[in-house]
Amino acid sequence: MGARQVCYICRALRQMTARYAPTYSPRASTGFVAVSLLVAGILRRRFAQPKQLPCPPGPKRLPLIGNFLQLLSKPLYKVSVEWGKEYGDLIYLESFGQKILIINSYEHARNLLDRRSSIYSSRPHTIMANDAEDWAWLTTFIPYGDIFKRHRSYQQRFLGSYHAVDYREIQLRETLGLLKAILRDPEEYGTHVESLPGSVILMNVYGHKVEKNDRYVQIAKLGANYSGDAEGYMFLDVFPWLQYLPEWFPWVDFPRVAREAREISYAMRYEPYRDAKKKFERGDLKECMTSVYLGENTREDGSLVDEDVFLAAIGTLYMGGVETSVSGIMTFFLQMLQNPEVQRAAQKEIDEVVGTDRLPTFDDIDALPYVHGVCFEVFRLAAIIPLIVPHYTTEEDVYQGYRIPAGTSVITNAWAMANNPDYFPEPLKFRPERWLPQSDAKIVQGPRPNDFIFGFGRRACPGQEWAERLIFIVTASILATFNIERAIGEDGSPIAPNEEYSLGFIRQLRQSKCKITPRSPKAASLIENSFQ
Ligand code: HEM
Repeated sequence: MGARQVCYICRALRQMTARYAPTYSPRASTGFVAVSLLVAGILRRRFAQPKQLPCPPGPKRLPLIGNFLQLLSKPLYKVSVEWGKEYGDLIYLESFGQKILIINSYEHARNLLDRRSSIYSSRPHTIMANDAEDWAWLTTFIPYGDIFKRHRSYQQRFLGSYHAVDYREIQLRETLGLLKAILRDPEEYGTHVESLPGSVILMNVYGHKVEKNDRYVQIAKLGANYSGDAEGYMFLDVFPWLQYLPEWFPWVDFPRVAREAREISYAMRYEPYRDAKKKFERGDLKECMTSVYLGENTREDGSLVDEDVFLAAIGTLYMGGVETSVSGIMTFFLQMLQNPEVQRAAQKEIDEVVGTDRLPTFDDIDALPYVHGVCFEVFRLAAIIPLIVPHYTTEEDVYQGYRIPAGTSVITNAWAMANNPDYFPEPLKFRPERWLPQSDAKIVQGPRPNDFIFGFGRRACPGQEWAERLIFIVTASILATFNIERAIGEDGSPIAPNEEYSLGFIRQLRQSKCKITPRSPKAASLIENSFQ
């Protein structure tokens, strides 16, 4: 029944009302009119609109705030798995009218974010992150479009191949620096690990040599925390005028948080770049992304082409590179403490393939499948960014009988995928043999962790290969040279390692109290005598 038919029914009801009203009492006629209008209203509502498909199911919403309070549940990635048991792998929520879709399964994520990437590749604009904290310059926050594509092409040039600047060389050199630092001061292994990815990326991007307590490493860590936590202030998107509240206003913290974040954002965007530019002008900048783009983009009159875009594109790499891989390497240490038999098996493979006269290199990757399996399991159990940065739909979509409205923030739950027992039987177990080519196919029925922890579609992480290589070389080099064991407490029993990940945007893990010793005097001298 269409809209025209409904109008016809209404008209008929009106005519009936008009015809019979004079013969009835005023009270009866009022009642009749009311009933008629009610019936007409119901019919209109039922048939006048073209029938809309439902959005996917999700937890019950409260008036106005919707699921706001449920979205504050910590950790949301675990709560979403519980919701998934009731509603399925697509969970639809609303917070103050904002539409949110959480995807728990790899298949749905591939179908939507990869295969329909033309409408799932933008990013939501949020008042706290984009405006109040001023992160809009980062690639991660830029909506799909021309500027975004230019960012990605500036980044791809360096991350997609080694020809522009060979980052593998820098990764090898800094990994050796890490081995030396651990040999010297094993108890502080966490501090050494924390500065490693920053050392590589800052050298790649700005030709900057990281020092102890390096300012640029510190500000990138702060930046990752502020920008990651900004989504907790979603209510500002509904009441945008609140962003102008002064800092002295009681009961609210966001004006102060926003100011601190703005200062960090400005420092990250300009400080390392301007220092590198000064060095370039003096002629003493090492070869790096900045030196290449400054060289290529300078006009004859000294002005620069596209400076704002390339400095922001490479600045995002600096931020993306500092914090994320740390969590992976710390997970490796934890897993070695918990799985001594895995450590021994990986060391055996290295001894057979690499020997004990040299350190592993990138050329060994294919010959070390078990170590490769260790890296896969590290990525899987670390689930470094458990809830992947939201994608944003630019058009309405229909999928498996559900309507996904335009303007929906789509969040994939990498943690749910990593811990799905249908993909990975006994998912909490660290089992590198899942990934051995000749292993029983039943052990793994799902995707490789590297296919989902780095995101999806046109927004997938451009630093994936960079990070995979870094984790491989660090893992293989440490296994080749050190034994990682539980420390013994004063009561004579082994000390349990720290397994508590932080609850922020990036799952961070602090170091455990443990014993790290060179595997042999030869391993120690290999480290000491290798040229960094
Ligand atoms: C283990 C380490 C890393 C993990 C787990 C990781 C994960 C991610 C994820 C999940 C996203 C969002 C993808 C999406 O929206 O679908 C992302 C975006 C991004 N990552 Fe990474 N990343 C890592 C390392 C790096 C490194 C080393 C760099 C730089 C060299 C980097 C640069 C970026 C950039 C620039 C984006 C924004 C992409 C965009 O919005 O289009 N990441 N990363």
